[in-house]
Amino acid sequence: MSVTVATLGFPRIGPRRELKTELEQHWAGRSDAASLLAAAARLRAGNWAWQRDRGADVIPSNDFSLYDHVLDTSAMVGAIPPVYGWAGGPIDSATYFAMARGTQGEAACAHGHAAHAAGGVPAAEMTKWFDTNYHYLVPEFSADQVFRLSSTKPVDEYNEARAQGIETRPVLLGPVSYLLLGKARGGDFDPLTLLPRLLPVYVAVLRALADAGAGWVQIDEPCLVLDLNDAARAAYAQAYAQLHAALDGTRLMLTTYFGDLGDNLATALALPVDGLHIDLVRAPGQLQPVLDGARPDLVLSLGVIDGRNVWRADLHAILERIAPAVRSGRTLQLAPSCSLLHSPLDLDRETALDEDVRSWLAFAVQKIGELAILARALNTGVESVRGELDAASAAVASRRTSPRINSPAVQARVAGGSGQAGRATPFPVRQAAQRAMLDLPPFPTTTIGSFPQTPEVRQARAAQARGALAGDAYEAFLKEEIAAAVRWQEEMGLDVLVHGEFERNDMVQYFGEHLSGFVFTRHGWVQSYGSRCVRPPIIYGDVARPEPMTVGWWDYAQSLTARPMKGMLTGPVTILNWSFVRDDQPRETTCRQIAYAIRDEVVDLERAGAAIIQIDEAALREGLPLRRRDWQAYLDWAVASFRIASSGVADVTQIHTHMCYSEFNDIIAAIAAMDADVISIETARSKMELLDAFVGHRYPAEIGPGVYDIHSPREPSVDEMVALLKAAARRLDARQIWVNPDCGLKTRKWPEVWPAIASMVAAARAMRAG
Ligand SMILES: Nc1nc2c(c(=O)[nH]1)N[C@@H](CNc1ccc(C(=O)N[C@@H](CCC(=O)N[C@@H](CCC(=O)N[C@@H](CCC(=O)O)C(=O)O)C(=O)O)C(=O)O)cc1)CN2
Ligand code: MET
Ligand SMILES: [Zn+2]
Repeated sequence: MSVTVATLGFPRIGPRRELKTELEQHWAGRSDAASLLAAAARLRAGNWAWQRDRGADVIPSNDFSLYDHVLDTSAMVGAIPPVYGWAGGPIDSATYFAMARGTQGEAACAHGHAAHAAGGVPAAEMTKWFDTNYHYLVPEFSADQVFRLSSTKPVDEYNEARAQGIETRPVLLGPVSYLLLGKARGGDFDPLTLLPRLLPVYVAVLRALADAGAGWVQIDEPCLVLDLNDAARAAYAQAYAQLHAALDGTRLMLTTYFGDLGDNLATALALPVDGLHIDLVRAPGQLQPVLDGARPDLVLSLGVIDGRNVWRADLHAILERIAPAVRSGRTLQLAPSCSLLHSPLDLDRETALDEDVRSWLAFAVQKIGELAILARALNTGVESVRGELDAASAAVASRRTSPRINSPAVQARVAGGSGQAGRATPFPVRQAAQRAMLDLPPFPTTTIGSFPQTPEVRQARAAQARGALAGDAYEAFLKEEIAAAVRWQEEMGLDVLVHGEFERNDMVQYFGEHLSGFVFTRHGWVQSYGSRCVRPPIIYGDVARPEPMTVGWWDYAQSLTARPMKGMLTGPVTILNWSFVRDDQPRETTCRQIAYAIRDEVVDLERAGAAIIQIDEAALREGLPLRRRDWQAYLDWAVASFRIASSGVADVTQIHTHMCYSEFNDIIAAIAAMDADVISIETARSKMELLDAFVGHRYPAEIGPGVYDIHSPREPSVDEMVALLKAAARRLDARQIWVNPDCGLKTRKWPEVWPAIASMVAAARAMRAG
């Protein structure tokens, strides 16, 4: 039996972010649903052809999505919350996008409730997909939830590929993971109790796929790599027994990824499925236990090529590692560790990349090529691909030994470990010094950093990048933007100002572009949510900061005002978690290197006169390992890195940090250990409930609980914000409280920002007046 190559999923956005363009055209009312769907079909056709041509034997369908595959699953099973007014029948694109993005409605109701606006509905909640920077729309269930088959998408896309001459293996998000990723409206029941009602819909979909001719279906159950309780394990057994009983002929490839099956291994191996995919990049150690425990006829899909990173693989080493599986005589597939959704698309387009670095990389289409070489080695002998295998190993060796990745000075500094002990004095001492120095009113007002990234700002940057706008003209343009932003902040009466981050394409990419040890792609976009993408920097070598990155912009902004201008930096943990990271040393070491680079910038900002410096750690929580037993080790080095970055300054210099999308209860001790003087957090939507963690822990420092939900275009009223501040003041000492939005304002428009900030300042003044 020959070894085959499978892909579990492919990037959706297209080589030129066509999906982004088409979606945004459609949302702006400049194209109709039919032309959007036609463009999506062209992208799918291209993706299938690409995978076939690079050597994939088992090609997925239904991995494409117009917005998100979890939302697609909700549409498939008809889990549409009543607020969207869905009347049954196939789900139309207006309902689908209303769930994805909310709708504006014609006018807000008298009370300002978004949901009451005529026709306006809020978007479904969005959250992180496991430990990636991809976000999914959280399914929301009612206790009397009814599920019914409401979409033919899986079958349609299977048929579409077939019409193109490509036989595919349709992908579904499995029923147990789907329920586990969702939440109960009102929070008063366990979504898993809905499983018996959900399964008939899955049976119907699987039957429809079988009728269409699909021999195999890929069913994703990534929750099998999480800490599960007995009820969840029982749900797996129940779900797959029932699907198995109902199926006749269709075979299931159960896919797990992002980690080790660990204590769920026995559960997974007992399921009556025909194949099992395991992640051997994150968890190489699980190969042997799986070989030992799996039924002899279970097809094994070995996730040997890293779907979460960009490095070319050492193919000889992989062949050695999977030799026991080959010797076992089982039917094998070779696959990426997870869907290629999280990988940039095509390295061939990166013609401007440094040649050395380029030879070390593989993006989605190159990864399929790597799998094809491995399969040939197994099917026709190592000699038949000797040249390719040797070249791969040589590329890996060249990266490991390149003088370009090594900086003895940086390594020595990290080994020295200075700075992790943190600030010289405890918080109360610093607080007194800072209060005397800054002389701020109670309930001081500020913003999180970025102001709207208008089309003009983006176009100026793009023009500068392609040489159509001279460097000094670009700088002059940015200074104009900063000056205007400083003027209106003063007019609004904000107490602590920001320069607006107009010079930054992205809060991580910008810093990577100024640090050594990083490289950048031109086209290496990865979907973050919907039409929003990021180009994660690639960290290939030791990290250092050759020269100041932000001091010039800060200095200019401060020169325009007598009020304190915040220095604005991204923290080491966030830079790490939103980059592709070298895999030849522990992430912890790379993080500490970044921490020293940021420390240098912090010290330079202080020297230039900054009294307040904000170090954002937006991604600290998402880097949390998927298994609880691994949390503490991560938090220890993450906190140590923040302390290194932030502790090079005097007592009077006030260090702020910012975190968004965070659930703080379970990591509050680590947040306290970061020892920032002020933390701003997202709380507007949760009505200050998030603050309870800080209260319970007697968090000593100052807190800016966000009072303005910047993810919504709706303008908050003064009363609403006063009510939120009063809720905060019931929980905290009034002198602990700062007044700010939930997050940066880069995705908002100026006409939304002006009135919202004016109201926010008015709310702070009302609080001061008592
Ligand atoms: N890295 C990262 N991860 C994050 C966040 C974040 O801010 N950064 N925030 C959270 C939510 N995620 C988000 C992710 C992306 C965007 C976002 O707005 N992305 C932009 C791209 C940002 C960017 O890099 N912009 C560049 C490039 C812009 C661009 O598309 N330029 C055009 C031409 C410019 C034009 O004519 O408009 C081109 O190069 O072709 C710039 O501003 O310079 C987008 O998809 O549109 C927002 C939130 C969580 N994860
Ligand atoms: C995603 S956190 C964003 C923090 C950054 N300073 C900003 O305002 O955009
Ligand atoms: Zn934020």
